[in-house]
Amino acid sequence: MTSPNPYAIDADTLSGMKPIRQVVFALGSNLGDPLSNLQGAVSSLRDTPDVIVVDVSSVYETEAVGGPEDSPTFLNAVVLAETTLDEFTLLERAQAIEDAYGRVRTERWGPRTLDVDLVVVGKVEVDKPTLKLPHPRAHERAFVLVPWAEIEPAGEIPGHGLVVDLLDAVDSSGVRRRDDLSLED
Ligand SMILES: Nc1ncnc2c1ncn2[C@@H]1O[C@H](COP(=O)(O)OP(=O)(O)OP(=O)(O)O)[C@@H](O)[C@H]1O
Ligand SMILES: Nc1nc2c(c(=O)[nH]1)N=C(CO)CN2
Repeated sequence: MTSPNPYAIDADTLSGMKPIRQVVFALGSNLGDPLSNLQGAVSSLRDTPDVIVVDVSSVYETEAVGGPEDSPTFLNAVVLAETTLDEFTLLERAQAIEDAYGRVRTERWGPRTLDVDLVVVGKVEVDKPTLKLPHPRAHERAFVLVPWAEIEPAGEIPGHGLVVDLLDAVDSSGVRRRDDLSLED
């Protein structure tokens, strides 16, 4: 008689296992102390159970896209993570982090202390008022594509293509890397 395999996973355990997916977060801030807001966002993401931060881009100073004429310049960055959390739980977490940094939801594209957007969650597609995935405007935003391409040149937005190819089609002249600033501890 063969002895039972000590490493065997029973069917119930297997069916309860959640897939690990890559998530790309886009961070932005142009009010208060933008660098400290972005640093706080990264450390809050690192502190999130079931989220493993894999890479963090440099900090970029970027001209405001849309919004009021006199909108201050932004600091932007991108964070790559792996997670077993589903996309709605990730959105709740992103919004809780925004709220913790004093985000007040006012005018669309207006100045904000902290914006934490979900750009892609694996290959998941969602089209709900509260959540759209992939993020419907990320593919045309140099302030997302430039930092993302820095840390993941092979990155892809399902339905749109490779980040490096999308970058060719956007004007990135308003996006400057700030090597004097860092989001790492
Ligand atoms: N992929 C996504 N990531 C974050 N929020 C999303 C996403 N898809 C839809 N939303 C919804 O969009 C709402 C408005 O988000 P937010 O205030 O960050 O928009 P915005 O930053 O002004 O503009 P934009 O959506 O163009 O970045 C949120 O309350 C959220 O429910
Ligand atoms: N440069 C820049 N412009 C923006 C940004 C941003 O993060 N950076 N976010 C917006 C709404 O999410 C609108 N415009």
